[in-house]
Amino acid sequence: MKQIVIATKNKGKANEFKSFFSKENIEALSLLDLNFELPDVEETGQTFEENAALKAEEICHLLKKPVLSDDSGLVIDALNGRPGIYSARYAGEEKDDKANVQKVLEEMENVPENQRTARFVCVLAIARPGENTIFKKGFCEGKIATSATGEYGFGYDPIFIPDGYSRTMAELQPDEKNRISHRKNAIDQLEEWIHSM
Ligand SMILES: O=c1nc[nH]c2c1ncn2[C@H]1C[C@H](O)[C@@H](COP(=O)(O)OP(=O)(O)OP(=O)(O)O)O1
Ligand SMILES: [Mg+2]
Repeated sequence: MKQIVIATKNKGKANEFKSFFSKENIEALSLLDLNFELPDVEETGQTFEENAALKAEEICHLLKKPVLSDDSGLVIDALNGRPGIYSARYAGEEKDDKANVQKVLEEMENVPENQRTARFVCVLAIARPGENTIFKKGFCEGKIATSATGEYGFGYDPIFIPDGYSRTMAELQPDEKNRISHRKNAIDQLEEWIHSM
């Protein structure tokens, strides 16, 4: 079976990539699956694209083969786009999903229903030895709930209600999330590259 390395240490993301790529008969291996001591890539960029490139290019350089990365986050209009590229470390360096969700709920406490609009953003980067990095970007529009509900998914899923739904992303079955998510929308744009693998 063909394989692709995903430069992520996020188990939630890794599982979604495994599901997407298995439909193409490709095995997605995350950094959690590889028996190398790979470094934590510092996300020092100012955009999703810069951070995605940093992750894919550093791991590609070490492994000398094509590497896909995902830099993603939640962009909330009432918070001027925060947490944005800082989504993973919004409540501190420990990357605590529950603390991040709590911080957003508190900041959104007095924001009325019609001003709770937000979107998930996903930028995928594919780095290949000796070639230019490819980027694809996907979005999922929705609004921020007033409390956290649901057990599926990861990250901010318990407080994100996708447009057209009355439940949070964490209340949707994984297959349903994977039909409508920002990550799915970005992956769909990779079709041509996937078929050229
Ligand atoms: O589908 C999603 N559902 C809920 N939350 C999500 C989603 N997609 C991204 N997010 C949140 C999680 C994290 O707070 C941040 C990503 O940060 P980001 O740096 O891209 O990922 P990460 O540090 O967890 O793993 P890694 O860099 O190893 O891929 O946005
Ligand atoms: Mg990260």
